Amino acid sequence: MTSPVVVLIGPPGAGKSHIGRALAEYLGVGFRDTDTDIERSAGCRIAQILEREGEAHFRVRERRAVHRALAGHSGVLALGGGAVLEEATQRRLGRHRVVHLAVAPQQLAARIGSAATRPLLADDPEGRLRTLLAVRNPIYRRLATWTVPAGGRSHLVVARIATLLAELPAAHGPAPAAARPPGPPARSGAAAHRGPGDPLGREVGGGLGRAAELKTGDQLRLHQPGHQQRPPAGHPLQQVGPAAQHL
Ligand SMILES: Nc1ncnc2c1ncn2[C@@H]1O[C@H](COP(=O)(O)OP(=O)(O)O)[C@@H](O)[C@H]1O
Ligand SMILES: O=C(O)C1=C[C@@H](OP(=O)(O)O)[C@@H](O)[C@H](O)C1
Ligand SMILES: [Mg+2]
Repeated sequence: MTSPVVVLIGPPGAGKSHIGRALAEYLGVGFRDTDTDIERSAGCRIAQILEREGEAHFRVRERRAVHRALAGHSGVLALGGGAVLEEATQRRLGRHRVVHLAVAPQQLAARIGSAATRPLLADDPEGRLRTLLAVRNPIYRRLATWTVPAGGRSHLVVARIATLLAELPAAHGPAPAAARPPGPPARSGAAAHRGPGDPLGREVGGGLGRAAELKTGDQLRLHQPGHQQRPPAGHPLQQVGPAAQHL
């Protein structure tokens, strides 16, 4: 049994696939995208599965692909934007380091363009994204170890995530060597940023959805909000720095 270095979640167009691939390269680990796994096993594109079988059947395929990848991939794992809707997946994500990539709806829509490959957003991508975000943002935030603003340049988003990974040891073994930046530890501003610069205009990265505490060995115990909302005193994740403005 293995475990991903990090799992990327967030809405369509947030950059889970794009940033995930770049992050994996930066860290020197493998990259896996559950949408690609689904397409391989179905022998056709996601858009075709959605059109032929409907969303409910697609979610069943997706759940299987996600659970397989969570248990069998040791690098960076990107999920499809709707994978977090499944309760069984939500439970499993509680055992992993999860990064929620947060991007404002207008920017998501601009990245997605005509949405030809995303039938769930057809006709009115920005309107559909807003509806979808209203339902999913609370879920993304609740499941996230960190919410990272991802509207900025790719290499800055990658560097931010790598810094966060270096600060919090993984549930199964240490962070990859490349995730430990040289020199003094960077501050975790982007992950703990709250304020007018935030692309959703509200609680993007306003603290941890879950705080982490090291238990026996390298087992990582994650607390749900309500039990402990902040990292231990002095932990670097408590620090708020200016870096968020650059993402
Ligand atoms: N930080 C970024 N800067 C510029 N373009 C980006 C960035 N992140 C993603 N993109 C682009 O946005 C589009 C959607 O990205 P993608 O990785 O497919 O999103 P997701 O997998 O979250 O749906 C792609 O064309 C990708 O190249
Ligand atoms: O948000 C969603 O419901 C979906 C997102 C897509 O993946 P990306 O988020 O990688 O675009 C893909 O899984 C499918 O079109 C459904
Ligand atoms: Mg993707």
